[in-house]
Amino acid sequence: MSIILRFTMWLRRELMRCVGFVLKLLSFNKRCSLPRTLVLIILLSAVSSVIFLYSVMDSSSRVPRANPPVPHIRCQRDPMAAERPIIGSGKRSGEQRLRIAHRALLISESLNSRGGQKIRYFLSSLRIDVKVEVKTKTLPTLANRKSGRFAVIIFENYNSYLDLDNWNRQLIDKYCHDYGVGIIGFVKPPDDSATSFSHFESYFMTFQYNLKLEDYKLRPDSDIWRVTKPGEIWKGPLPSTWTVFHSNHSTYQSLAFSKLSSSFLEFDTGEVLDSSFKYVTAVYDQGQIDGIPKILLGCDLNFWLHSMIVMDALSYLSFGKLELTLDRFIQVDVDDIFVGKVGIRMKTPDVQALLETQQRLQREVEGFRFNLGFSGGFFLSGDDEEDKGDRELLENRNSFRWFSHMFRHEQPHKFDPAYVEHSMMLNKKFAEDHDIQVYGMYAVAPHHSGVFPVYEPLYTSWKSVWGVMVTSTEEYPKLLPSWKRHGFIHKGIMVLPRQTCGLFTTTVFSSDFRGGLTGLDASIQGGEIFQTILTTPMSIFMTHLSNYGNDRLALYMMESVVEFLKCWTNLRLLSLPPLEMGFKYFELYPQDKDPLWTNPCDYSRHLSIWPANRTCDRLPQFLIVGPQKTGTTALYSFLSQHPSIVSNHKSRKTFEEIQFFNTDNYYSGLDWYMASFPSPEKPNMTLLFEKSANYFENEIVPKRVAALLPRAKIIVLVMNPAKRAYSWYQHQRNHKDPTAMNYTFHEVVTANDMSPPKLRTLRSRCLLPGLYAQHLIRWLDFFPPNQIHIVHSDELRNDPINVMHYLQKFLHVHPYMDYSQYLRYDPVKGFFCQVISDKQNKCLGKSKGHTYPPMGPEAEQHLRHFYRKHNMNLSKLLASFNTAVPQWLQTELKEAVLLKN
Ligand SMILES: Nc1ncnc2c1ncn2[C@@H]1O[C@H](COP(=O)(O)OS(=O)(=O)O)[C@@H](OP(=O)(O)O)[C@H]1O
Repeated sequence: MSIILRFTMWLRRELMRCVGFVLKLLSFNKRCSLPRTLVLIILLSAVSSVIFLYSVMDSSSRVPRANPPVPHIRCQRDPMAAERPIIGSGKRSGEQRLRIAHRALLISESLNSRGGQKIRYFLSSLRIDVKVEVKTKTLPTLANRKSGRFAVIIFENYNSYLDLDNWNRQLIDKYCHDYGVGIIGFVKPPDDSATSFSHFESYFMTFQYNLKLEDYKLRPDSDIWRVTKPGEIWKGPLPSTWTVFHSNHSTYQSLAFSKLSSSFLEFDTGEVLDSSFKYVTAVYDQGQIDGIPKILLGCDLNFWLHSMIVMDALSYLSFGKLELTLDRFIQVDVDDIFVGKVGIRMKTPDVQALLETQQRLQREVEGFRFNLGFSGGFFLSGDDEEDKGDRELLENRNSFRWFSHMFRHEQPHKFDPAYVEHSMMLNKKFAEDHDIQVYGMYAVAPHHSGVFPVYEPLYTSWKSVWGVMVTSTEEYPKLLPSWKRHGFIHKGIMVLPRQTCGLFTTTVFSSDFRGGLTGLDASIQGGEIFQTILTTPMSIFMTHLSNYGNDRLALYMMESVVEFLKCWTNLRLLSLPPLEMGFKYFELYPQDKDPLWTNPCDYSRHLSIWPANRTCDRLPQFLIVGPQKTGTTALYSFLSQHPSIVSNHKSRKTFEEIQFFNTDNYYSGLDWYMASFPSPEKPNMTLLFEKSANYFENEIVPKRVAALLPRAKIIVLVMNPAKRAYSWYQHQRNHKDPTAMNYTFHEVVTANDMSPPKLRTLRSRCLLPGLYAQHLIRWLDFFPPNQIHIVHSDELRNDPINVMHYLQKFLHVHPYMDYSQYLRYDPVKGFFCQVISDKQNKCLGKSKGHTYPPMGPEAEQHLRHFYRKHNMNLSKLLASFNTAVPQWLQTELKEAVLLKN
């Protein structure tokens, strides 16, 4: 139906265009009146017949408007349930919680097993850190000194726990005893025979496998239930095949029950139909037999109720360590309330339905209000009925919360800053003219444009026109997978993650939804939208004008899912104005505040909402990351001599260093970083680079670099760390650092916890960059070894021509440059310098390679000891970089061996 409607509208539009076009033609051809009259007659008769056709279709075959589905979910609302206290982990929480990390260990069947992946994604959506280990591999370290590394151990297949070899079994059991940690296991059949059983004598338990079941209910009185609210019965066949549990031992508390599927009975077993819930599908082993609490489930996470049971099991078995709040904040944005084609916009009854649903939702979701986004340019752009709908919205303007878009719903990234601001001002004027009280602290950009990847003028205009403090998007860090979406803060504006509810501008009627109304019901009843709210403390849903007229699917969906959540969960549904939502979000996830910039050119969706004049050609292909005092400036200047290698613009404050990834410059954003580089004339032939010598030891830098420049090559310089520390100390004295001036080098490196804070800080800054192995390992978490090149500083100082030879090979730079022609030893400077002419060299400034007294033997001895272990680790690590062990390290190693003997 909707296709016919759309086709008719298209035809009408096209005809109007043709009329305009022909009239234009005719007006130019004034001398030829006969053909003009003829064409006019033909045209008018064509138009009138099409209009006739359209009017017939309009009255007879257009989709009837008011037939929206009515929410039908009603729950038992067991009166006892309200009385029952939610216990969950509360009873068991205590000191033990402090001894375990916020992480789960998952033993999976294989590297990419489906069940394992599903559990992993589920845990990640709950933001639970998970270590995945394949069952055949050796177990990871379970405890660090006195703290447990895992709060719960999960077996994708519980049989893998039962089949563990003695050694590993003892390790796991001991860990569980020592830390009070429990096990969650999914019990899977060893084969697919319909009558197979396993009996475990020592556990007083029998598993019966491969049953087809139907209907499902939960034990009403278990202490485990927290999110889960028992009392309802899930009707109908259950997915997949099941394992059920048989035992009379008091350690087992049955958690869930089901019936044998009637079809299965008839065809497979021939058993007499038993309609009672006698099949136990989930069980809590209280640990009376082996001291380890366990929760076992007879099927994987494919059954929707298992998500809730697993959430409660995680919380219960971890003393609340892996517990998620019961509060669920929900925000529904109608984006954009006036933007929609004629024929699918809201009419007066739709507005009434919106108001009524809002009132009902307010009873279930504390503080609920629909947020209406508006682009004034589209007000009254429907047919008569729809324009009445627009007016009805304004009549009821104070019942809703209004937020702003661009006036004409244009994507900001396509316009210059002045226009972006102008468009927002027009929308503001529209709001003033129509007496709309706008909630200016929240705004949304059409098609996410400009929010991420950030278009700075959007943020600037938002702040200056509206005082925006919070927005939302689906695009950070990427659209998919949706459970990875996070928030961030940029230039004081909180960007919240938006969730997907499956309704889009095109979802006008229930038949447009994937699977029709049945599909929508499935999403509500345990499916996608239910799971989203279940696992996400804060859900912001974007819906559209077309979901509120027509079949009013948004109203149906929201009311139904709220009712379903009330039936099956103890979740507290709440809503807040967007600003408070923002504060709440970053209170829950303070670690999200920092943005993580990614490369827009690596993702087509991002590229499509990034200004056309931006180019990724202004991002570096390699970085010199330090550490300080290892010869980074010399290397920087040698590389800059190459015709195809171009460095960043110099900074007034930090000279040749940009210091983007390790300082507040990072918060200036991607535009700022790209503006630090020249636009290369021949991007394909040019390698851009930057050197910032503090990148190496900074914890956050490798992650940030990998996010933005995943293919960048990384250059690290190493030298004897004791000498590096001494050079750094002398550098500080040269710059008249008061602490360095007040203390000897020996005093600095031997400072301890009792020393004055400034001295301790200087000591850390002096010594920590020299822990090379520790820092390199962090870089290796984000970059493969073949992307990292180690330069030995001594070689750079003594034989830079060779170093430059290997570096050119590593960087694949063209043309090859014979540096023997461009570098020459300067006897006055005592270093290699750039050749300017036959007689003239250009050396680095006074601060590089200046003279100072040699290091005292006491400090040298102290540092040798301090760095010994780290140097040994470095020697092992260097093997992965295919580089020789330098002379100084060989000497250190020999001494270490001598001391050992
Ligand atoms: N060709 C050439 N010219 C000058 N200096 C050279 C050269 N090659 C290596 N070096 C050594 O580089 C040391 C300074 O290192 P950095 O440039 O990394 O220092 S900084 O972190 O940027 O301040 C500097 O350390 P100090 O001698 O302690 O000043 C030099 O030893």
